[in-house]
Amino acid sequence: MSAQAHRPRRSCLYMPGANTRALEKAKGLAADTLIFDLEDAVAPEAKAEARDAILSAVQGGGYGPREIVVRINGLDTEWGADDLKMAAKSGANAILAPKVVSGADIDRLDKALTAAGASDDFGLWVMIEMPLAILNIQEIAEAAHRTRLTTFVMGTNDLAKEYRARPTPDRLAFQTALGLSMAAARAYGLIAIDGVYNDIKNEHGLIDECEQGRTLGFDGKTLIHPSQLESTNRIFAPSPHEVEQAQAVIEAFADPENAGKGVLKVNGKMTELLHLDEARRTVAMHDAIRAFEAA
Ligand SMILES: CC(C)(COP(=O)(O)OP(=O)(O)OC[C@H]1O[C@@H](n2cnc3c(N)ncnc32)[C@H](O)[C@@H]1OP(=O)(O)O)[C@@H](O)C(=O)NCCC(=O)NCCSC(=O)C[C@H](O)C(=O)O
Ligand SMILES: [Mg+2]
Repeated sequence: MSAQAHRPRRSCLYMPGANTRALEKAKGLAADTLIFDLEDAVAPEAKAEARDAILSAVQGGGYGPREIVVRINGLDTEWGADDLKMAAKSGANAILAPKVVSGADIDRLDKALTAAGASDDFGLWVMIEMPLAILNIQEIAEAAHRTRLTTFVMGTNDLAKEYRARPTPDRLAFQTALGLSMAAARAYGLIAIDGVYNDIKNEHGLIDECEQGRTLGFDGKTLIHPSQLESTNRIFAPSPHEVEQAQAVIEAFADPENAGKGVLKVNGKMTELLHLDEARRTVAMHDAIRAFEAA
């Protein structure tokens, strides 16, 4: 598995591109990924100014090891093409494209990035937030095999609007969308990031939603406020108990006494070679987080 696959993306913090104070503040925030937004958090009359502010912030640097992603406006809007061209050459790591609904959308974005001179390792992240995207989720994910697509980001606010759903703490309305998106992401080797939690002051609600996202398999969560970073980073990292258990599994399979065995008992639990793969992934992510935090 590549180093990119083990890069932590526990916390992906959005900020409006028009908010230069937030862009500056982000240099000291404990976010794994920063998403500089040009779409919904920026008013139409501020789009051009926000695009310039993002370019200047990214080129100015100072964000350390944090991954930088620019959320562009859709290519069907008057701003999308200019956003994409700016981001492709800005020094950011990826764009995040909103409201995709088909594999053809992914091909179009990929082609536009290549035409704009994006480097080979420049990534394409997409928002899964339209009902049609849920119905077409396999063909969207499959496009990863021929394009730069690396990451799904759930857009639960847009999904709620499109479904006319009622947001509830258990996110009942989104279970199908979350589950299908996760299956498609994993089937095609994609990273999957959960949607935002809007109630900034409700820490318990955030914690419950992070736990739910982690249980479903998400690699991390998108956030809207710095106060959401600490809980999210903790919940999406392997816990000390998980790391200890993973190390015990790795040691057990490395023990010469167990050579050639496909199944063992470790700390009272039936443990197979598939658990060894999982244990290695847990330890690799733990190490990657430590390295990221030390950088
Ligand atoms: C929601 C906010 C507008 C609240 O802002 P504010 O009232 O300024 O909050 P605070 O006074 O509590 O802020 C305290 C300090 O923290 C800084 N701050 C706040 N938010 C951020 C942030 N996101 N990134 C960086 N820094 C931030 C403030 O500047 C204060 O700093 P200081 O003055 O030095 O003390 C605001 O939080 C906000 O704009 N959040 C992000 C909104 C956003 O980007 N929305 C778009 C993405 S969500 C989405 O679109 C979902 C998806 O598409 C879907 O469909 O689901
Ligand atoms: Mg949205």
